Amino acid sequence: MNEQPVNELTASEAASGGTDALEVRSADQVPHVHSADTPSIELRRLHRFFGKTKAVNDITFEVQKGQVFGYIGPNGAGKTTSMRILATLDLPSYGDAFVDGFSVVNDPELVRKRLGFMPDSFGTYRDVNCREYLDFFARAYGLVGRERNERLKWVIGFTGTEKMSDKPIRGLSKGMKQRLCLGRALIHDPAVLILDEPAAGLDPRARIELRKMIRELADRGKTILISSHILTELAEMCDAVGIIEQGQLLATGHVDDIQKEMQTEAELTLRILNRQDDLTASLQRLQPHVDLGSIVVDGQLVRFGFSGDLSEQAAIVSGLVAEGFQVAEVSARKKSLEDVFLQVTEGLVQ
Ligand SMILES: Nc1ncnc2c1ncn2[C@@H]1O[C@H](COP(=O)(O)OP(=O)(O)OP(=O)(O)O)[C@@H](O)[C@H]1O
Repeated sequence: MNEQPVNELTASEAASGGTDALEVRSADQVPHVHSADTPSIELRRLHRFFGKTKAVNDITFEVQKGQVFGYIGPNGAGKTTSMRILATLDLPSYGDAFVDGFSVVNDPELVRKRLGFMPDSFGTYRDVNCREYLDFFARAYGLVGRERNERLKWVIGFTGTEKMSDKPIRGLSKGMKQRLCLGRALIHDPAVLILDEPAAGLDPRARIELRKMIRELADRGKTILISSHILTELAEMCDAVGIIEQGQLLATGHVDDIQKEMQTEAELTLRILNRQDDLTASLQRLQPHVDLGSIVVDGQLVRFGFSGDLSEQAAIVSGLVAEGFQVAEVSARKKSLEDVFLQVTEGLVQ
């Protein structure tokens, strides 16, 4: 696959924050090869600038068929902007994005056929009922006759909105609205789903149900890009995640791998019943796995960063006991996913 970007951004534009005029230049269009291993979603050197704001600043990643990819970042990170470009609702300032190998810049119609988008806000369709709402979108996608009816039936069944079918949208709970919105994204049976913060504002039960639906869709072969600003919310259901902040991808890969990579250090806490004043000096003798700068003695408790394995942990305890310390408790705390997220991102808002 040719790695050349489709659109060119001059060095001076890049330095000045680019253009805001959606000036898309598809000069040397790259012929895209469709093969079995064409990624279902690909962002390639994607940029989107709004004046000086670099909402999306050179993002590249791929999502393979059938994968659930979590797109995670704090508010204002650039998630919605990149998803809107994938959904062909906006254009890149530079770079391109592909769905099943089709460019959002050059083949938006082909992209739309293959993609269902669930935006982060519902829109205003207050006076129609759920069935009418889904039927409207089915027609918009060109579904007719029996095919449309069957599709409607499947979507209503899958999203569990049967009982709501005749209710006006204005009377729906947030959870039911989200189901309906997912139904709308699914109505034309797209291969790829883009879900922008679908769990925001849902209660715990609705979140679990949404998670189940998403996993089931992936098991049926759909490729799903789902955003959130909460890593733990997505970690369980995603095959891979990308962490984005200030328009840039800071880490990408399997959740476990990212966690392992960041897990250079855990925190060890010991309860020592005697000689607390001598502890720091003794721990310094027992290094190298103790982070000396992190030692905090608080009454009977001593805490420190520790990067060794279990046998090295045991060696510290037996070393302290051999020096006459009464070690009453030992506990090790690994970094949680939230700690990892906070470590990767700096909480920068633009
Ligand atoms: N149409 C626009 N005009 C100007 N600035 C915009 C526009 N759309 C987005 N931005 C800016 O681009 C940056 C990224 O916004 P975006 O909505 O993509 O972030 P996000 O990660 O989806 O955040 P959130 O979690 O809050 O939805 C923000 O600084 C935002 O203010």
